[in-house]
Amino acid sequence: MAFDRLIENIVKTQNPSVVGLDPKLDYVPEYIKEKKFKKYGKTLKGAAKAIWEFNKTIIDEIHDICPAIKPQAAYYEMYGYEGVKTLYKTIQYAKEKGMFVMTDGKRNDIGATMEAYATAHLGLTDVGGELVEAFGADALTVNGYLGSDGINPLLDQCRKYDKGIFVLVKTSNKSSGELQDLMIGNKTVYATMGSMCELWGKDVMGKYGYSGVGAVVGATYPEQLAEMRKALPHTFFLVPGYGAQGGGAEGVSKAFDDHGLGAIVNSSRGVMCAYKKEDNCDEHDFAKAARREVIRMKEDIISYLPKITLE
Ligand SMILES: O=c1ccn([C@@H]2O[C@H](COP(=O)(O)O)[C@@H](O)[C@H]2O)c(=O)[nH]1
Repeated sequence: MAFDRLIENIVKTQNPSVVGLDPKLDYVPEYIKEKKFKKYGKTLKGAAKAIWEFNKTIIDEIHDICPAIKPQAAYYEMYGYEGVKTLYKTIQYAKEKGMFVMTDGKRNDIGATMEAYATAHLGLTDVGGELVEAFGADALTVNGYLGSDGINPLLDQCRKYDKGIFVLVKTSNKSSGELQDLMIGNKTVYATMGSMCELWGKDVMGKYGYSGVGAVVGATYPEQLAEMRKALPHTFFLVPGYGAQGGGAEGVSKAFDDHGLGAIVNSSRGVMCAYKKEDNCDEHDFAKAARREVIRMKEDIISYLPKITLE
């Protein structure tokens, strides 16, 4: 199962964190933008080429110490088809480097359309009998609020191509409680969605006790992380909201099991923009600053965890 590979990457690097590649042009160093704009003009192509260099340089610098990346599709779609090409190249390059790739797309629709999304992001597209990889991520974030009709097509692709999904359960944003904390009988909406993840995952169990159906639970809600960890023993958590959104290492430690596994913590702006925060960091050293931030974040998180081990 896909999350077995993610877990093995985490154990190998002893790092339960993922770098979010959400590359707004503002985050890209000036020298890269100048170079690309000179060649391609201030065009979507120029922007997409700049972002590609930014991403590739970061991946080159962190792939040996970081198990995964999480590109957020919106930041690529913003630059049109050229941006989407950069998303594809980023996914493929990170995989070549041995990283696990989770595309943050938060996709959902009715069954037939969901089949198309599932094929695009996790499966192979049939082009006149030839099966072609459209994006090729290892996992996709999805919204489960259309129920099983929206999830079953994804599970088909997970089984067929060894992929995973992360379903939104308790999101990190401030207003997440407006709907997610409401009660359905004696259970919150988020806990109900969490239980559905356990159910959906039954058929796609991995060898380390976690299924291919994960849950997104925000770093900004440590109590809910603890509650969900206890209630969902087979559900692997993607935990966004560390750093820039105020989540901290002690809080996210609640997402983990007794082996220091069961969760991966995301930081996007914290890593991409590390060079802007460091004193006297030359922008040419942006990827080195990203590496330093990955190491700092890892040490911060594991200081609250037992040793990460498969036994
Ligand atoms: O509940 C959620 C679900 C997804 N996200 C995404 O994670 C990153 C967070 O970025 P930071 O810069 O580290 O804050 C971003 O891609 C969000 O779309 C989330 O934050 N919360």
